[in-house]
Amino acid sequence: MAWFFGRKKKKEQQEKQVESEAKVQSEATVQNEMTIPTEPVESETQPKEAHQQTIDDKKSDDTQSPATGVSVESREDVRVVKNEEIDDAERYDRGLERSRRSFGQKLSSLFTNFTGVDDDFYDDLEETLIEADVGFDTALEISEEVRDEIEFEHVSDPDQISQLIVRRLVALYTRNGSAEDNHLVFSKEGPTVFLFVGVNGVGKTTSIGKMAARFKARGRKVLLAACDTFRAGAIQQLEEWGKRDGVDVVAGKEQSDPASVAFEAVKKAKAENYDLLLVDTAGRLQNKVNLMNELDKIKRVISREIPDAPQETLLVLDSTTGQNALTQAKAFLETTNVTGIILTKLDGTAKGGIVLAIRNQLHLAVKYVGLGETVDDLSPFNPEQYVSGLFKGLMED
Ligand SMILES: Nc1nc2c(ncn2[C@@H]2O[C@H](COP(=O)(O)OP(=O)(O)OP(=O)(O)O)[C@@H](O)[C@H]2O)c(=O)[nH]1
Repeated sequence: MAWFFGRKKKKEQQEKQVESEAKVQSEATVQNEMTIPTEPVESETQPKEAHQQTIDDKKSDDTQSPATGVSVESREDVRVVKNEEIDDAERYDRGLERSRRSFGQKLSSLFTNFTGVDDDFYDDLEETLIEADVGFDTALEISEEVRDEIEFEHVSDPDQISQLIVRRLVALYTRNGSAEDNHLVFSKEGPTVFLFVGVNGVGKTTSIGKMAARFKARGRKVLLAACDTFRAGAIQQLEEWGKRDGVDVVAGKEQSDPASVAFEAVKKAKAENYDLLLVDTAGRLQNKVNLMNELDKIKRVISREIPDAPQETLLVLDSTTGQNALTQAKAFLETTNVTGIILTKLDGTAKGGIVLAIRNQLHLAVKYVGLGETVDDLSPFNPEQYVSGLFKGLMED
């Protein structure tokens, strides 16, 4: 019974913390966006018939043209893919070092005063998992599974228990990892459009810059659209990325209508045969109705010109904000048809468990992860490399 009340109290404390963090962030964002003029509300567009092709980012990205589906495989391409896989594994390894170190330390401190598997032990285990940001429900689920297995197998040795916990976590990550499709969707014909949404400072512009470099390196003709016309400096920031990556940017004046910038960009992408158009938008929250209308308007302008576009609406979340990122995601999902998540700044947090919480609570695929600040530090989400980055050294061979 004491065990149950301990859990309840923990959940209440956690919910309170998330609520107050969300409130602070929401207020700050809303404050920032107060001066944006309200756009006229237009009616919803009909759901469109999509003729989309799911491209395996690992295989097709390098063996097929997303625009034509024509095979462009060569020995050179295969070599590039192999090198990229190795590079991605290293990036995961490096980017998840903080989470790995922190979880390893917590796991060993769980056994410092170990006297046996009792209710206190399971309480501490749940706390360790919650601190890793796997989410409250997931922490309980893992703890229950560990309890069942310990009782069933009569395990009492701390090393064995530690391995059992890691094994359970790995199983949960890979199980959930394979449940969703991590691949980006590209159009069969004509330009593919990805729309980037998310609140201020989560890393939208940076992720666009990194993604543009990645696809340009694979021979794609990439165009960027600076539809964050609200924040001072946002247009310039994207233009700098354009210069650095050697890709074109369509930008309007500061405070100009973001939908008109989107329109110009889509027109250019069609007329000049770009493969990929990446659209940056202003940070926003769903409770600012005018801001959500603005996002709708951008989408409508895009799909009027290219009926299947945007092929992806990617919600960018900052992993360092922990559970608050989930609160933001839920707010966006209520009003926008999000197709996938880009989880940034995993290198800057010890709470790498957030991927699991996103999967278990939102049932939405994490498509890319930001693992550092350099242009190369954006990788397709790979559950195996992720797990290895999180638990390497803790897993038995
Ligand atoms: N360490 C690290 N920093 C990142 C990553 N992604 C983005 N950042 C940093 O996060 C900060 C904010 O990134 P921006 O791209 O400006 O964020 P934004 O969402 O476009 O912000 P607004 O334009 O204000 O809406 C920058 O200092 C980036 O360098 C990442 O994966 N790792």
